[in-house]
Amino acid sequence: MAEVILQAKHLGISFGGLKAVDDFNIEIKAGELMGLIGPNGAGKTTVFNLLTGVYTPTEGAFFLCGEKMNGKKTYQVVQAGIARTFQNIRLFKSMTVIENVMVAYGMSIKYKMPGALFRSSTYWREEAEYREKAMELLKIFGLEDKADFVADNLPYGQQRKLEIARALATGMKLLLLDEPAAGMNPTETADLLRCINVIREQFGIAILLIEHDMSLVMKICERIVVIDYGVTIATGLPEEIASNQRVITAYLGADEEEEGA
Ligand SMILES: Nc1ncnc2c1ncn2[C@@H]1O[C@H](COP(=O)(O)OP(=O)(O)OP(=O)(O)O)[C@@H](O)[C@H]1O
Repeated sequence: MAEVILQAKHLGISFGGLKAVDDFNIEIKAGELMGLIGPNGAGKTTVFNLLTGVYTPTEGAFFLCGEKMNGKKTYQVVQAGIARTFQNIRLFKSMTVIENVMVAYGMSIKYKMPGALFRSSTYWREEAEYREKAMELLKIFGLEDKADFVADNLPYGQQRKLEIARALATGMKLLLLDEPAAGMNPTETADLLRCINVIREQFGIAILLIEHDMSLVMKICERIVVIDYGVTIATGLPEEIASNQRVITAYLGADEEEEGA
């Protein structure tokens, strides 16, 4: 049976009087892709912020491969194996495509300062190793011919893919994708879908995906968790979620409010 990568038990956080996330429970296994959906302001990003050490839970706990992660700083969470992409792309824009990925390898293998300063043989060996590994990743994402382009000059869809490639290079076990298809055209979305499937097959990592594109969520997620006002209102297979009355009402309610606004 596949290893449980992420487990959250009764996870919650309050800001003043507001419970942004309440009693959140989840279990994701290696190679599994779980969707996290809900109307605007439901608490999805807050869940990601809890899982990445941006916020400390005020209730409950979460575990990565059995290790308790509460209270760890973001860099410790990354070192433990949780990586994340953001709604707005955050790349090292003035660096080249391959450098963006190599930096992430450097985080997992660690540059040693004296070697970097004096350009020792170890430094050059590690440098070549990162470059080779980075190139392999870029190939998976169809970005190998863009390796020496400045990241900021890539089209939007490719910047998104590069962000995911960089996250993979941190050697993570759990990948948190925050609206990866936002702003993409249908061709870019289809390409992203292909990449996500390759990642799961080749790397066997667990993925938690926030996405507003319902057709994408329904197509690729094995299971889906739905939250509304910080509370989990449904968990299940895509077809169960699509026909769940509470979920339909939560989304329709949100639409009506937006129309009336
Ligand atoms: N640091 C904070 N301080 C106070 N309130 C916060 C904080 N972070 C989030 N919230 C509140 O928590 C609730 C959930 O917000 P969150 O951004 O997680 O929703 P979301 O589901 O990601 O929304 P969207 O789909 O619009 O991105 C909102 O009411 C938000 O105002």
